[in-house]
Amino acid sequence: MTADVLALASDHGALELKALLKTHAESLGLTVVDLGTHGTESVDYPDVADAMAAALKDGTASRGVLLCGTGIGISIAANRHPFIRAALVHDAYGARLCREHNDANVLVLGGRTTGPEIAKQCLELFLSTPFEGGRHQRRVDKMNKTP
Ligand SMILES: O=C[C@H](O)[C@H](O)[C@H](O)COP(=O)(O)O
Repeated sequence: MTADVLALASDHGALELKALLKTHAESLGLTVVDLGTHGTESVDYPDVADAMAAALKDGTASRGVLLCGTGIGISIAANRHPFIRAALVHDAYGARLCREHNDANVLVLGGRTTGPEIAKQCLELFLSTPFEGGRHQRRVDKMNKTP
């Protein structure tokens, strides 16, 4: 596992926001792996989520940011992988709580729904907020069991 590598991936609906967050993450001192997509051609968000899952599973990155138009489809797809806790976030409160309570390892934002300043704030909180553990660990443990 590489401790401080952040993977970013988006479909065509969030290219600009991905580029902005890449620059911002690098300005915060993180090493960033951009898993694509790299052009404006339409791509399918389940494929993007699978690329993120592979990067987390093989240790290329320890945390991730996923983006699509709304963030909805890509979070549904990402959460099909049992080791991913992907949190679709729209504000600072969610970005903080997804770490404190849910130990989210993937932040999800919508390129068509979230503006650049809020997105940068969400990224900073996602990166800097620790998991609280305690009662929240019990709940995360329950999610880690196959139903
Ligand atoms: O939840 C899905 C995402 O928002 C996709 O980015 C969106 O469905 C893509 O739509 P379109 O193919 O019309 O650009």
